[in-house]
Amino acid sequence: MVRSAGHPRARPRLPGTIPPHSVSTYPEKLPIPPFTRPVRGSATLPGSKSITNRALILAALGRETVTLRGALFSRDTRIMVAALRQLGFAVATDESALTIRIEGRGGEIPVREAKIEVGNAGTAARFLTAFVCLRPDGVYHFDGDEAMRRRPIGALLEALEAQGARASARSFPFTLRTAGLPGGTVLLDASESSQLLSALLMVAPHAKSPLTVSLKGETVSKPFVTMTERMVAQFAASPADYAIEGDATAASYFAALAIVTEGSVEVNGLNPAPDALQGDIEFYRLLTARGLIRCNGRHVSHAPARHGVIANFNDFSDTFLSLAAIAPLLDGPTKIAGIAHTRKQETDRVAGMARELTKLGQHVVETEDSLEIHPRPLVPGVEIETYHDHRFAMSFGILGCHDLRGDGQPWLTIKDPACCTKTFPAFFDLLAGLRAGSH
Ligand SMILES: O=C(O)C1=C[C@@H](OP(=O)(O)O)[C@@H](O)[C@H](O)C1
Ligand SMILES: C=C(OP(=O)(O)O)C(=O)O
Repeated sequence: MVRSAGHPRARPRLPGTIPPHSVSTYPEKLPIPPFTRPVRGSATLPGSKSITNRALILAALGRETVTLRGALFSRDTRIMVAALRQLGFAVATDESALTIRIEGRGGEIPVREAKIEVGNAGTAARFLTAFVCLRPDGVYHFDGDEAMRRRPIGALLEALEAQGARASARSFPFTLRTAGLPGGTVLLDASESSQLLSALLMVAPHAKSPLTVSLKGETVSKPFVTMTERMVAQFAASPADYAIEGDATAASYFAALAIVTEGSVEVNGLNPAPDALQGDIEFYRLLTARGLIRCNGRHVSHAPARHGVIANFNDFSDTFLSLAAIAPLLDGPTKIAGIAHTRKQETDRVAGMARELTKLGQHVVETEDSLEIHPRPLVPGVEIETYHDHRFAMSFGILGCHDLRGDGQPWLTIKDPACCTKTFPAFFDLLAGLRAGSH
């Protein structure tokens, strides 16, 4: 992994603790030095957050010991590992080898009463809430970050209560008294987050009789549900080893970087195959179809088209920020629809994006479900607010790589860049390495 140029290491991390986003190796504010040459080089993706946290749950539910390879080590996966240990699972991590070994207990939750801290990890929050309900007599105290206290969990708790559990509240923090899962049909509304449905689908095979989920409302982020179904089937075959794909959402930043600097990047760990588990690879397909990038296996390069993109991002909404942040550099408006549910993620992403782009001088039209960005001359000297949201830090970090004034000097500053540790701790180090290697 490429070490940092330009931001000193701060406080060392205590072994075994889960750092909040603000304790990290990054400074409070990070001015982004632009690329003065087209990017060239390679970047290695971290493991997928969605696959790592599903694999941890599914391995814990299995009967054998599973070794996860190419796992993500970030705040969200440390939260999941810590919670599983609290619940009595043996989990051995080797960060230098990127492996996690976990002993499955065949659907048993060993510890009866525990405090579970989910931070702002949506996957951990939703998946663990359903997971602990397999215990017939458990008492679990859940809490999360300030932002998590506003994120949707109520519909999942209602479904679990229909199975006999009792929750003390409909949002974090809550205490959950569990009663096992008898099975039958439960109603679920997954129109605010698909993770509520994924959480149920992973525990359903361990219910006492078949558990069927009947959906009300339109489920969002559907490819993540398909990922869950496919991984449940993969783990049913009791693998001893399980390889985790590189994070396709993280890959979106390198496609955006190729566009911004008119260069090319070898994205190691990307699975461009049609049977890839992560629906976020759609970002590459969309930009390729619109002529903004070219892909050859893992190699992504800019292509001649520079026009704005009009698309519905409901199926791959984590990547909408990667496009929105560079929309000021495209010709003509970019229109992004299908993103109402992202108002209830790490922050209100639609409103936050509109606010930061407006500060940068752009004309932005915001509706409940969409954003239209009409490019205007970029305003230098802006400090980007990141709202504890890793995707604001990373997507605007890429915009900052554009050499706005043609002098190689920073013109955009990212506040709290450390929030990238939620899913991609090495992001700004990797960017600095690519910059150094391209000049
Ligand atoms: O299941 C998953 O791993 C995820 C589902 C999506 O969430 P929503 O379903 O809440 O949109 C996505 O935004 C998130 O980053 C990861
Ligand atoms: C929405 C996201 O995360 P979470 O898993 O916390 O929902 C994200 O990573 O963009």
